[in-house]
Amino acid sequence: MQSMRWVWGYIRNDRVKLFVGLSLSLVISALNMVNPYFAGKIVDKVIFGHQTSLLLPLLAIMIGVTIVKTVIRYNYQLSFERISQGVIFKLREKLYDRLHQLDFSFYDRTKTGDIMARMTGDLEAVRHFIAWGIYMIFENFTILVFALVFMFSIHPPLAFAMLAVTPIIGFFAYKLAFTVRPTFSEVRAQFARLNSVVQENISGNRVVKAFAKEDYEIDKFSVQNKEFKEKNLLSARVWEKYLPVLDSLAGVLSVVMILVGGFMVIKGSITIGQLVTFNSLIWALNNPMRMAGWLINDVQRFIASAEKVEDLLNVKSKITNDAICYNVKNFKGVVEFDHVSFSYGDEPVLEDINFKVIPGQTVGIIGPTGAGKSTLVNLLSRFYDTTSGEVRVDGVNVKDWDIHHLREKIAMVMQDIFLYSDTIEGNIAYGNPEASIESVQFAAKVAEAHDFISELPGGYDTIVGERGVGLSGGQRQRIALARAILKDPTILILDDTTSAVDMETELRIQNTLKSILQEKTCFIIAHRISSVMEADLILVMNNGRIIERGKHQELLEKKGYYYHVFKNQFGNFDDQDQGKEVISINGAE
Ligand SMILES: Nc1ncnc2c1ncn2[C@@H]1O[C@H](COP(=O)(O)OP(=O)(O)OP(=O)(O)O)[C@@H](O)[C@H]1O
Repeated sequence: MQSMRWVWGYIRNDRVKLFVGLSLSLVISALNMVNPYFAGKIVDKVIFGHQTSLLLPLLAIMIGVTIVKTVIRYNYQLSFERISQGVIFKLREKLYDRLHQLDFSFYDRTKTGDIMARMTGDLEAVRHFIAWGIYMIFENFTILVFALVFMFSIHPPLAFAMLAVTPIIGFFAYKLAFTVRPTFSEVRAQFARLNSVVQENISGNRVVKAFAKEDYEIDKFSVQNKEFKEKNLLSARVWEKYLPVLDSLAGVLSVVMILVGGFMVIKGSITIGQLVTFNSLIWALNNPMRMAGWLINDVQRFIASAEKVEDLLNVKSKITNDAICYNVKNFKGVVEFDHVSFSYGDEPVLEDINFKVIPGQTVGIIGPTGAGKSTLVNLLSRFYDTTSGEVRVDGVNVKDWDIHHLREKIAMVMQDIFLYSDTIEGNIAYGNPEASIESVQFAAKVAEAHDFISELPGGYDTIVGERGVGLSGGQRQRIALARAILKDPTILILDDTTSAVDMETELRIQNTLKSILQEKTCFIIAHRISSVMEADLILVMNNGRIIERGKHQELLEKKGYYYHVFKNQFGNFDDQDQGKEVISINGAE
């Protein structure tokens, strides 16, 4: 019932169309009684009454009714199809909108395959119910009612005899509905799992090939595919257990009609024509009963799918936009972490992080893998909220900033570079679609991407494959960097952005970046000392804590973690100037 109420919320605007559609369906149900009536009349009046002149007019009426029925049916089917397409259009848009509002933690715990199953299979089940289920239920019900009323008006005892069988059919249809419903949910859940395997395999096909794991993946898919088949068969078995019973009971109607009706004709209480009318109306009792099973099937499928779609629409983002601060005009980019701690669920990842950085300064963050570097900058863009403490931008807690305004002012080049299957120009201009080609090229030049882009056969119009296929890792990183630069952010975050770029190019990028970073706040996360050594503040992180902080020289003097990393990367130099020399030599070579 809840699903019906929910879907009604979407159909409500089309209630006039729905009303017209159902009215036309009612007309069809009524017209379905006309031909059996005239068939009876032909038997009584034309065949037995010898009024042959009536034959042609009666046949003409019957043909006319059939044509009118076809035209009406075409129109209301189209009307329901239109309503369903309108509803699905709205639902698809809402779902897509919702998917964009949901935060990182939702995507952390939800499989893409499951989302895709809701966006495709589940929406289709809802559409099918609106386009077909609603009017079929209504039509079958009204045909049944009309037929019973008609039968009772002709001969109540015979009608009553036939009606006696229908509650038994109703009982089995009801049993079927409740037994089959859980199996539909299982089929649906398995479909989502199958989708996930396919989606992961397509996205990760290069890894599969690199590890020659095709057979393993095929086997993995087969397991899920087999499970899907089993779940469908289980559902079908439930179905097949009840369907013959429903069919047989429907067949009993004919037997009752022949037995009781024949007896009454012999007794003379009804005419053969009336028996023919009854016989022609058997389908009107039979059909709704037989259809009941299919319709229950569809309703169950609809309920299972509607619940899934509704659940997705109702998922609440943990990151809510309770903005009290919209003033982005004077957004300066002062960033402050004040006793910040953070956990992913129960897993503490950051503990008591404190630092402050002002515009024009660059913060370098270095530390072993898993230290919490990316997590730290994720809190700045409010991809996650702190567990305790405050992240402030321009003195305002990020939770009080309007998320969109805040993120508009921040550009982040993430570790996992994502490029769209679009032109290189389109990818660079993603955050600033109005940008001129000159600005795009300027950003590409700063990111040291212009030269290789110009050498591509299509230049800036070259279409890159999905996720940037066709480009090297370093090329992808530089396009992503250009995309961030073109956004002209107040805060620029580079998360391992030049890890795949050679040191010579990295040095050139750093030098050019300096000129555009003068008024900006910049975060550079890196594993290479060369990427962060020029920073105004270097944070060394380990196990979610800042274990060392300071400038390059200060950190070397501490002879702690940073010093050891430096020694490992540049040799056994105690003099940091020698270290710089090595970098510039590497850079110049
Ligand atoms: N979405 C997530 N859900 C749960 N745990 C996570 C998530 N992202 C990261 N972690 C965990 O948080 C810790 C810190 O991860 P983070 O990505 O911040 O480290 P990092 O220092 O950036 O590492 P790297 O240098 O490898 O990029 C790790 O233990 C990681 O497993």
